[in-house]
Amino acid sequence: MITINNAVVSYREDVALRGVSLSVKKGELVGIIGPNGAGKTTILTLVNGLGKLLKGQVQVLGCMLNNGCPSYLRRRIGYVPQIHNIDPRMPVNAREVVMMGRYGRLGLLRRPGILDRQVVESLLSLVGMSHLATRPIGHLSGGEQQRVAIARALAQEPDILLLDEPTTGLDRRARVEIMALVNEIHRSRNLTTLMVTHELKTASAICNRLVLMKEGRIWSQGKPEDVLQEEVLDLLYGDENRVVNYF
Ligand SMILES: Nc1ncnc2c1ncn2[C@@H]1O[C@H](COP(=O)(O)OP(=O)(O)OP(=O)(O)O)[C@@H](O)[C@H]1O
Repeated sequence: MITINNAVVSYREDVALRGVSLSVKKGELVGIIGPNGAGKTTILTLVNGLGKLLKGQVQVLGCMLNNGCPSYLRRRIGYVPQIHNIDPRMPVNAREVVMMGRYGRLGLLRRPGILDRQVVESLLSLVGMSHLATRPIGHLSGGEQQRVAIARALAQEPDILLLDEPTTGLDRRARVEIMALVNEIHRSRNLTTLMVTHELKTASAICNRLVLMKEGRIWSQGKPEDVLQEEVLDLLYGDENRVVNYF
């Protein structure tokens, strides 16, 4: 489904990935963990066809992405970016945001039809947001905005779901709920899911595999119970270990 081979990515003087190889099989839920600046988000951008490779290859859904991602393929990859502060004056409501996710399939000039509206309503229901569908996006809580962002990514009916720290800034209860939702969606919609997260405990409960990254390299990977040893976490995070949600 996804094969990254010896990828090197740099942003001017910063080298974000220093020769990363990673394969993800159909149906896997893979968690990418590691300290800030490890290169986790950069892996997601490569799979989404937005990254610039200095070296190496990326193959997604049978297509080589070295020269960007063709739009028919982009539609098969749902991306939930990290949410930053949304301007409360933003004049779109939750339902409209989810519909925006449909435009990749519709094309910009086609108007949404009954089927599109049905898809949007069923996604709002799936993520538990039907009752807040008409509320402006900037007036929702962080957890609610995250639910809307997940529904938006699913609106294009992707095969691959990429999530970048979907629980950042949320309280404990909302973090647990979002991780449970990710798990449910992954399984019920037969997705292949790649998620960057700092939720080590919940991630180890729901992911088939964890990939530990540091300084642009894959440090270790495997079943959560095999890789999440306390001494590995100490090495991986150093002092930062205290701020990740594990123990
Ligand atoms: N657009 C950019 N321009 C310049 N440097 C960048 C850019 N994006 C990322 N970098 C750098 O590349 C490195 C890897 O960044 P990346 O965002 O992939 O890490 P990360 O593991 O996702 O970090 P975080 O947990 O903080 O989100 C960092 O040193 C970062 O400063």
